[in-house]
Amino acid sequence: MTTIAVLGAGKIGEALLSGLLSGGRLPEQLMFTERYAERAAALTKQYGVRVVDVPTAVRDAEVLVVAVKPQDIDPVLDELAPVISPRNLVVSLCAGLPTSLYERKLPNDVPVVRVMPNTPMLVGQAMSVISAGRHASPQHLVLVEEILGTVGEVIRVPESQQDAVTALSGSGPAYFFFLVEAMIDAGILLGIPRNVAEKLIIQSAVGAAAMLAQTGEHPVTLREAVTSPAGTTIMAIRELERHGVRAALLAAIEAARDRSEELGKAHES
Ligand SMILES: NC(=O)C1=CN([C@@H]2O[C@H](COP(=O)(O)OP(=O)(O)OC[C@H]3O[C@@H](n4cnc5c(N)ncnc54)[C@H](OP(=O)(O)O)[C@@H]3O)[C@@H](O)[C@H]2O)C=CC1
Ligand SMILES: O=C(O)[C@@H]1CCC=N1
Repeated sequence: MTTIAVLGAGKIGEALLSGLLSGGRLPEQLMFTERYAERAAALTKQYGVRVVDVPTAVRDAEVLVVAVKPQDIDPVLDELAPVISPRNLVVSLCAGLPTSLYERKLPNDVPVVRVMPNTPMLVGQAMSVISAGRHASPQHLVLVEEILGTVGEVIRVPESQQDAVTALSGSGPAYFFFLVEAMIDAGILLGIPRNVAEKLIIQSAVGAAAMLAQTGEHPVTLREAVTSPAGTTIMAIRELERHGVRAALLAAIEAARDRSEELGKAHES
């Protein structure tokens, strides 16, 4: 089985390690790099996966998953450039960073696949969206689909759509968490104990997500089925529309897309 090194084991890097282990990969097939010895030791203790330096990752792993913040990419590219070979496949999870950045900074036509995952990877429910760079073959895409398929759903898009994808599904879980948080607050406002409000709202979110995933019905149809004539739901919907929640979501997701583009532009030269 393919050996995978995660370069930068923060939130998404750890989610990937954890998800791959839960999906059946062995600790010996995984490794990670990490700046702080204390965090490295904690991760090794928790997952049984070894911490390595970049040359070891390049030597021992076919797939190098870059999971540092976009702002931290330059030192990683500097470390990779002298040691990387075309037998390595670079899989970038970094928001905004185009495959052309890696192709420009790394030698030997190294293949690169750009991926936008999301944190539900931690529970095997990621949405990962992949795009091939210039030197990535169909086999490389299949390999990335196989790896990420063990931690959720995977689809391919042209790389030109990745900034929009980042705003939709990359950041998407945060919008749902924000909504849940606000709805729990509404429960508090109405005098419901916090633990009860949390139970009501989280199970409603889980149930609504399951209906969306399992029924194949359009969200509008599902919402209409909850919205009785002159009932309670339509009163709430009127307030949501009056406060511009739909327009706020459109503007929010557009702003996230713009930020992803900006992160890429910062590395153009
Ligand atoms: N969080 C998310 O929901 C998603 C994130 N992403 C992308 O994933 C990437 C990581 O995000 P996230 O996990 O949230 O960020 P984190 O800051 O949690 O993780 C990045 C990790 O990389 C480490 N790191 C930085 N530089 C190096 C280096 N030179 N060598 C080894 N390790 C290094 C950081 O260490 P230190 O803490 O010491 O700086 C940190 O542990 C980003 O590019 C982001 O765009 C993509 C989709 C979703
Ligand atoms: O907020 C961010 O920049 C990262 C990318 C997508 C989700 N989190």
